[in-house]
Amino acid sequence: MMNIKIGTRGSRLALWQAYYIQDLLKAAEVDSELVIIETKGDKILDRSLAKIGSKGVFTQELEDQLRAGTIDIAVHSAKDLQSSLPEDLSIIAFTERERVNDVLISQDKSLSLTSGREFVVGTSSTRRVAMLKHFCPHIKTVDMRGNLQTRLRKLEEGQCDALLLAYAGVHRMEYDDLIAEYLPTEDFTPAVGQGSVAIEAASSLSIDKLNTIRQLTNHEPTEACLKAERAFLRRLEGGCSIPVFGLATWQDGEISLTGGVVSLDGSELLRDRFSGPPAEAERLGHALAESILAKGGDEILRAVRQNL
Ligand SMILES: NCc1[nH]cc(CCC(=O)O)c1CC(=O)O
Repeated sequence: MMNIKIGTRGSRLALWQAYYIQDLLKAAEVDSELVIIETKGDKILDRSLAKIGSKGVFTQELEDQLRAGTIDIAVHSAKDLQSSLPEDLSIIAFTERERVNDVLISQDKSLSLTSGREFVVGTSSTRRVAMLKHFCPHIKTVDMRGNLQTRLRKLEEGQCDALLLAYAGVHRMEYDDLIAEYLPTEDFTPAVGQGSVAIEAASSLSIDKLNTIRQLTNHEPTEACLKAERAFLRRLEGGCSIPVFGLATWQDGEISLTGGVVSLDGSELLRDRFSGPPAEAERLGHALAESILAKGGDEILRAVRQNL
């Protein structure tokens, strides 16, 4: 009888994701157990993610255990997974994506980013700060790290008037009643991978386990979309801490990929869109990256890297 050891971080959102995978396996009577692993990103809470060094802050310890074979798979928010993985590791499944939007969270439901009213938004994401500067220059931002519960407590304490968060996490933690506004993806395009759960495994995982897990958890349209987005991010050599956005959607068997980069001060935002068949997902990602770099994205990213 197969028993899958599922490695996960211990935050409430991480556990939700791990139980979600466990439930998908359980539906086909595949047994599993959770192994909770603490990462650098969970331990260091007093510095911005950009400063800790974004590469693998939420993933390194899980990857160590994959290699050691103490866990079979590691479950991550696809968004938090660096765009290029080491040779001996790969993503074996992406779950069906949740609604991808960012949302404005506040006790004051009348708040809106488009109303022109001034207020303070807490966020620790360079993408969200830069986008707010670009689209909503009247909004002030304060750095707000920590897991969702910590951020919500800071909101309640009045350290900010609102938070900007991924709908997926808010919904999974059942904070829907705090949503003041859904941001349109046309402007506030989410981070690459937002809303999907990714399963990572080492190349040493048995074919038997790999096939079973993939069959029960992978969602092919989401997988094709995330391949396009991640190829885009990989070509820009980015993780989740650069102000890059990207979203692929699947329509009538075609993938449409939009994405770009925004300068840290919000003064420049570059965007482009490419469409094509899912078999060419990675090529679309590369084409988008080349286009953005050629339009001046290379300069923006150079400045970002010097500033982080
Ligand atoms: N960077 C942290 C993180 N990683 C995944 C989610 C939300 C869930 C998801 O997008 O999968 C969040 C919180 C947020 O950005 O609001």
